[in-house]
Amino acid sequence: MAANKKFKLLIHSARQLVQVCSKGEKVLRGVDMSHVAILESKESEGDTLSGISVVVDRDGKIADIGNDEEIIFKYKNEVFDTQVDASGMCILPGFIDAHTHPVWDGDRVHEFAMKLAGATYMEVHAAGGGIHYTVDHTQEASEEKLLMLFIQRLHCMLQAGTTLIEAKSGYGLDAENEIKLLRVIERAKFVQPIEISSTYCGAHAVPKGMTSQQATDDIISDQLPRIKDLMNKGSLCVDNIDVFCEKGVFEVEESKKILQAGQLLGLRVNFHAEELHCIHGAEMGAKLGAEAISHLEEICEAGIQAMAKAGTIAVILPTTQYILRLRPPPVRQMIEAGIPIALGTDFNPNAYCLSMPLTMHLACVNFRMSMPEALVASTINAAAALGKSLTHGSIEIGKFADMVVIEAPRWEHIVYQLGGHDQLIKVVIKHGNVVHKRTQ
Ligand SMILES: N=CN[C@@H](CCC(=O)O)C(=O)O
Ligand SMILES: [Zn+2]
Repeated sequence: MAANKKFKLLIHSARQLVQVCSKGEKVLRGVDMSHVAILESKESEGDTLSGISVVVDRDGKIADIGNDEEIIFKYKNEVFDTQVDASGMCILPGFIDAHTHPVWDGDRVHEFAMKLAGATYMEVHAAGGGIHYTVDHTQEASEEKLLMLFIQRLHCMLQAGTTLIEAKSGYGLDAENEIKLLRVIERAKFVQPIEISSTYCGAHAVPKGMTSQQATDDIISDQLPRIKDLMNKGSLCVDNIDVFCEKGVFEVEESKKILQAGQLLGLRVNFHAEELHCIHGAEMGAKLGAEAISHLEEICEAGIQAMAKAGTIAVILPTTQYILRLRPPPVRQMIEAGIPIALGTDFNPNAYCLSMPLTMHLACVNFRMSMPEALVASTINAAAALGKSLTHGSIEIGKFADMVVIEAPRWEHIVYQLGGHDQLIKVVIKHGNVVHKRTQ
């Protein structure tokens, strides 16, 4: 009875359904980060387990959640396009990667060796390597090549359970090349399933031959107006503005000017600060009403208090701290102060990691986050960092059906099994469509 098909998907028989939150919470802070809402299967008659079911409507939204018997009874006359048998498995929200630099050519495997031998990030950068090396190769690369590379990376992210990312430009550094990268992000939205929140990061490094003041002027008077023009014409949709606010890159006053210019164009403020030095970018961001600030390894107490008061989300990047052997960001103090924590892979040529399960693992071991805190930071709080927690980041009726089904008896295996997500993730669902299925 095809005409009767009101529903896209039924997943049934799950052992655990990890909703993360269940009361429409938009963000979780403090102790609320340490509990995730879970529906567990129950023993029914005899030895059989009554699992958990999720029903997805034609718009790709969650229509219903309940135990199998309840759902079978309520929907006995309905037909579903697809059914997924999740017997013995756990369902989690799709992971949200709140910070990535995914559009570039020119990897830096040679610099990894230099860093292992003792060179610091800023030494490599000041010698013309680092971001500059990738900028040279990215400027040379065609839009088609960059799109192809980006799609391959998105495919790997999807297999690791990611269904929504923040994606930055930032390896173009002039108007033409930054727009090329933003166009690549725009085109990728339509040819693969991962949703993308697009970030203009023209202030990622000071271009060779320019001062930071000249680069700031170029961004404000040339790059941003051209981007706005393309947004007005409908050919680009950019959501956020970012700056690498760091000693020797863009100082606090320059960063502030750029971020304010972006705010005037309606962009959300979401930027890098206090990674290598405490220059009080966090306080500046809090004053601007930044939605999110990333890194924060060197944040001071005043910065923590300012972010907590402003409600700014801290986007923590465990891979970068690990690779560069930086001081761990004070995540426990931030949680205690009431700052909502989100996590991101920070995928870039310095930190080549596309996996949120690995990111969660590092956050737990190195920053002393609990597994529920890491999951909250990779789902509802990451959605909040992108302004999307009304529709994403938890498994609740009315939200988009973005889900990961893992072949394990408890959800914590996705964090515990270091690097094992390929074997664990059975199915990835985006807007109710099965977009990845492990075949063996
Ligand atoms: N710190 C600035 N930006 C990136 C690194 C970019 C690169 O090294 O290519 C980050 O967030 O880690
Ligand atoms: Zn970054």
